[in-house]
Amino acid sequence: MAPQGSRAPLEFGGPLGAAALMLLLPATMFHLLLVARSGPARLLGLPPHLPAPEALWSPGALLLWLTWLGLQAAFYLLPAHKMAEGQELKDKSRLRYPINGFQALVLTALLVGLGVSAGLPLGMLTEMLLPLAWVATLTAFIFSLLLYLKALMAPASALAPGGNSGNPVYDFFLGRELNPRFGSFDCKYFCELRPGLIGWVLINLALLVQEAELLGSPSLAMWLVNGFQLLYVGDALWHEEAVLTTMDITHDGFGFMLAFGDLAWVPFTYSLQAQFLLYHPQPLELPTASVICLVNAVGYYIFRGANSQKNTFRKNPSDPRVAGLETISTATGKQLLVSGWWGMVRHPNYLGDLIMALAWSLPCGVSHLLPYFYLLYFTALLVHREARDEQQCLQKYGLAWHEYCRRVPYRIVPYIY
Ligand SMILES: NC(=O)C1=CN([C@@H]2O[C@H](COP(=O)(O)OP(=O)(O)OC[C@H]3O[C@@H](n4cnc5c(N)ncnc54)[C@H](OP(=O)(O)O)[C@@H]3O)[C@@H](O)[C@H]2O)C=CC1
Ligand SMILES: CC(C)CCC[C@@H](C)[C@H]1CC=C2C3=C(CC[C@@]21C)[C@@]1(C)CC[C@H](O)C[C@@H]1CC3
Repeated sequence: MAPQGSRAPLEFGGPLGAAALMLLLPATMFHLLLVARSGPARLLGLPPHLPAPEALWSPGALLLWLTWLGLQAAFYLLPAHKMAEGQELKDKSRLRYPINGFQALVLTALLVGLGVSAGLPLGMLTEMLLPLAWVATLTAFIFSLLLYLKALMAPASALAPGGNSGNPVYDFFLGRELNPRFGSFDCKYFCELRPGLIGWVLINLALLVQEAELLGSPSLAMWLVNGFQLLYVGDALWHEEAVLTTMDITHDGFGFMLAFGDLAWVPFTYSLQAQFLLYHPQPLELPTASVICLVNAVGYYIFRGANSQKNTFRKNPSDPRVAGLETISTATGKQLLVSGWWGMVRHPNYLGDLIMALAWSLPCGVSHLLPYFYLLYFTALLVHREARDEQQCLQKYGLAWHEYCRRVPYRIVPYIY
């Protein structure tokens, strides 16, 4: 049996905060799905009507959702061109992960392409978003419960540092086991990148197809939103190995927060701009579109440049692309970059990500606040995430981290924050 009541400081407002988030997050997701299709499309304020139970529950949606999860699981199990090793665990072992996420994206695209050419009405998916979001939420609850129970039998070395306070609500939310696996199937790694992220671009595509059916052709705004977000998801899957060093994989347990976030929140909330555009078409002139493309390109350049620089450095500090950069030594033997992107601010990748988030909302015009929800939520998420990472780095690197903060005083936005 795993020990209860470890002394890791409670995050997310403790058990009360966790309970509130478990209600608030699904409620926000349904609110957004409902207001996006309403006339006024008001972010703040009640949706015009609450859905009838039959609008939420559909056996067809359940079947589609389970087929989707099964399909992505099958793609995950296909032979991978590369197996990567994760970070060292408490028991000094390292887990192995298949690097075939991009392959899963391509195979999904081929399958969907075949389906559409055979007459599959992809646009109909947009009519099923509510019941799909409902089954995704139920799945996240049931899955988190099973994971919680599974963790009762896990050895202490398999538990996450955070989600083992002894309070069942808090631990259910944060997740008790760090890397729950069935055989070689890693539940958290699978969920983090596949069903949700690929589902997000598929929903976007369905919204584009539906718009084309309604208006004769997709709008320029819809093309931009689809293109930008496809680039983002394609990039994440192309650089899949990098996710193995994120705090979600190395630090957080797999509980409701990540299960709901990965399976429901990402596909149904991150597609909000495309949902908004389907019901509220926005005119977009070519010059404005070009400026928005430039904003996205600048964001992507910073995001990719910063992430690649750190990943290259962490893999091989003598790599000629990073060997000339200034560093600080730490007591762990690892070094911290203090020039290049990581000398500009302490989280240049977040800055790039936020600039892209702005570019995803701009095609929706400025008449509504709703499509800017992602930018607002994401700012809050990254500010909170930055503070959590800061705490973890302080624990890992102590004085060297203080020195880094002295040399690079701004966190995300130069001279501002
Ligand atoms: N769209 C979305 O919803 C989300 C997107 N993201 C994106 O995912 C990506 C990964 O984010 P995340 O995992 O939060 O964080 P990072 O990729 O920024 O990783 C933080 C880690 O990088 C290392 N590090 C920090 N500073 C330095 C330095 N100066 N030199 C070398 N290494 C350093 C430390 O780990 P160590 O020293 O142990 O290597 C630190 O813990 C980001 O691009 C982020 O924008 C993240 C969350 C949500
Ligand atoms: C629902 C809650 C508010 C919190 C949910 C958080 C999750 C949605 C995010 C936690 C970390 C994530 C990462 C990504 C997507 C969102 C979640 C799962 C990426 C895969 C996005 C693409 C990037 O290139 C890598 C990211 C890693 C972290």
